[in-house]
Amino acid sequence: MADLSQIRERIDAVDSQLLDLFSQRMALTDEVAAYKAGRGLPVLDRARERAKIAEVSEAAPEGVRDYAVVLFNLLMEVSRANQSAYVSGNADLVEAIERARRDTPDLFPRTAFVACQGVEGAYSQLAADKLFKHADLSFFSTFEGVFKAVDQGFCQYGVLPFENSTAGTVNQVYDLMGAYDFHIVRTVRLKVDHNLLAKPGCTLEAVTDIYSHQQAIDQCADFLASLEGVTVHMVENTAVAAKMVADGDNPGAAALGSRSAAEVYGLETVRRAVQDLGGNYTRFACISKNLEIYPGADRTSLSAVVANRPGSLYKVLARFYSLDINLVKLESRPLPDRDFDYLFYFDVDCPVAAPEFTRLVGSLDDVCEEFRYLGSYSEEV
Ligand SMILES: O=C(O)C(=O)C[C@]1(C(=O)O)C=C[C@@H](O)C=C1
Repeated sequence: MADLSQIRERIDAVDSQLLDLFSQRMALTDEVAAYKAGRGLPVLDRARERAKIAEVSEAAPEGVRDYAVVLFNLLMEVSRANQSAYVSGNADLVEAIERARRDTPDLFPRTAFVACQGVEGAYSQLAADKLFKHADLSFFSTFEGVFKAVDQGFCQYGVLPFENSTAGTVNQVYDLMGAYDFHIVRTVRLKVDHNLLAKPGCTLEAVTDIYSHQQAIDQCADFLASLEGVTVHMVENTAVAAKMVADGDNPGAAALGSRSAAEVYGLETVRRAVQDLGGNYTRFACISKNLEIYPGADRTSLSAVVANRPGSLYKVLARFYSLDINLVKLESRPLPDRDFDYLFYFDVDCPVAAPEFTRLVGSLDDVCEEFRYLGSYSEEV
């Protein structure tokens, strides 16, 4: 039997032929691209791809049939990525993005009408204060209220939490993203300390009821489990919880919330930073109805529905890979009224000025059933 180095030499010889053939194939796809660009034809030709895969599947020896199909799908994938440099699809979107880059001012607004969920003292308010120097805030009791306020032009911007480093994704916000038209114009990361807040004079031992938002309750699970004889109540927002404690007449009531909520509602901090993990961060998105792309935007959010069959999500991921674009977040939410079809959310790292960005947005239609561009932005940390 040949030893490993001899087998590898033969593999190297085959690889060198493969590389040569691959380069020839890619050069031919350049010719196809020039042909298509001249005639306004799309890069993707599903019928040709289907026929090619059927032919490969027929011709391949049985032992490598499935692998050959994967390989030829990948070859056509990189061929399409290559062609997208010459033939940009989705011209309207590419143009809208270029227009937004031209028309958006250099500086993020210092002041604006901003919608937040909750009441004064909510973490969304702290996020808005970090984003804008002087935000003119309107509070809405639900996340949907924030989306509506932006959609109907009542507020220019809305600030919404979408991810926490301990409790994970805010599903409610992601589900509303699928239902409203909006753009993400910036994100902000906020260190969140949950404090146990109660009326002046109340001690930890005297606490009987704790109110807070589900996410804060999740993030303080260990602390809450360590307390005996305390009932935990879920309310729509941490600041709402603080207000309830302040306005109510239960001397054993306490809230998990921010120090600014304590200040706003005249409460005292019974225990500081009671979240399970010291480094607890929440990310907030600043949304607007108009597409605004500020200088320095290096992250993009997209959503897509892909076919419910093998390989369809892989094809989207392969598109990122073939353009050397890093995927930083992937989220999936079931689509309402569909039998477990999913809406996928992708956040990718890619400066909006990079040529591969235009190639990406110009070519994603090929690999998705539906695709939405949610915006390009930078994150304030
Ligand atoms: O034949 C074409 O039209 C091509 O663009 C080439 C090619 C391929 O790589 O084989 C790539 C993309 C099309 O979807 C179909 C086939």
